[in-house]
Amino acid sequence: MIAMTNAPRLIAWELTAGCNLNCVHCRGASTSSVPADELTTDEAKHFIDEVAGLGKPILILSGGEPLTRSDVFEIARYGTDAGLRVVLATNGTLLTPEIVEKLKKAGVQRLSISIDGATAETHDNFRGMPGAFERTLAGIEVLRKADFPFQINTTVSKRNLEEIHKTFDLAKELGAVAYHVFFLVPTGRGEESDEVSPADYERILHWFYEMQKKSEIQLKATCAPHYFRIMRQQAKKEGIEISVKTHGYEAMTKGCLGGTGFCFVSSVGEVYPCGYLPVLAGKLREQPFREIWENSEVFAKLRNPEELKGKCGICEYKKVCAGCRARAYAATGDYLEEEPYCIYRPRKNGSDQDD
Ligand code: HEM
Ligand SMILES: C[C@H]1O[C@@H](n2cnc3c(N)ncnc32)[C@H](O)[C@@H]1O
Ligand code: MET
Ligand code: SF4
Repeated sequence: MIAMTNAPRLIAWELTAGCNLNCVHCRGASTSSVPADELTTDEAKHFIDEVAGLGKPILILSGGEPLTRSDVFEIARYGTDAGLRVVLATNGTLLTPEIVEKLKKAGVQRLSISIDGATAETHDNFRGMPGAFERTLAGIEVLRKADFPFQINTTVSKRNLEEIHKTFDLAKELGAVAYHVFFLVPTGRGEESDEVSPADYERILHWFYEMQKKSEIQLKATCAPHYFRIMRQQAKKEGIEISVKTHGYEAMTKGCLGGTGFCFVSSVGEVYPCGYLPVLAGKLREQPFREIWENSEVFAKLRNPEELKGKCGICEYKKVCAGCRARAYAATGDYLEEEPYCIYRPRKNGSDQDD
């Protein structure tokens, strides 16, 4: 029998690798210089047609800084017309009333704004530009005036770990509809020495679990697949059964979606499992997207939990967690190796977790 492949639920697209900032942690090591061979507007539209032919995922227009690309509104409109839910990820420093109006007209449904600390000092150090914090807050003010929904994204690292509670408070004060934390992945300019320790991961994710229970805004931990283990461990202790009613969207999804529900497309049309794992699945200029999504070797391996090695391979949580494949790759050169930032010791028999 031929196995059916589900269509992607979420695609992050690096519309451009160029950026007006120079963040210390940037996965794309983005700078003001733009590669000469970025996908053209026509190629971008063709890609959207291919995606829409497969399903109707959320399309995240990302970068680099997507607002530095002049055809961003045209591309967003095309995605919207193709029936995709188009959202855009920005550092927020370039937002003006005119730009926000154009994003609205293009049907963009939500923006994510990166704030990496509760103070200007922390954020600006992270973002490599004095004044970035103030400019981002000014951008958010423009969004608020236009009544445009936005979420705050924070990348957690040693540089801002102790400010995370305050950054969450700031996101709520600013009127964000959601707060998504990303845990630093050591790729591009991201450095391993800035990653929080496995024990701190555990501490922050337990805090996150508690916050999620009472938060009025949506909370999501990205690139922290351990969260899905912690959620189950805690729920079990509390005698709660995980369901959509008790845990919302988190009950239906799993830790790492790279290659199963998610993929990343670079500014030159290279397809990867995520923006942090430099293992190429295929190139849009050489193959149809459908073929890459359905047949590439790396996606096939990521779709099979039996391929996981080390302690992830014998872990009873492997189907809901799967570890961060990009961290495993950064640490060992093998993306199927065990997640290096997880303190959990799997049960010896590796039987399925029973909650
Ligand atoms: C609605 C507005 C949203 C925005 C603007 C947004 C933004 C982002 C961005 C910028 C990334 C990183 C992509 C990259 O550069 O590699 C990302 C990753 C991700 N987001 Fe969101 N997101 C949004 C909503 C959601 C929702 C609703 C979900 C859940 C379905 C979601 C799930 C994810 C996942 C799974 C990743 C994968 C990270 C990875 O493996 O690389 N996002 N999101
Ligand atoms: C799209 C989101 O990804 C974040 N981001 C950029 N580089 C990295 C990295 N190396 N690790 C984790 N998150 C990162 C940005 O800060 C933005 O908030
Ligand atoms: N430049 C945007 C941000 O900082 C989106 C991509 S980050 C790799 O949020
Ligand atoms: S993280 Fe985003 S804002 Fe910062 S340099 Fe990279 S692309 Fe630019």
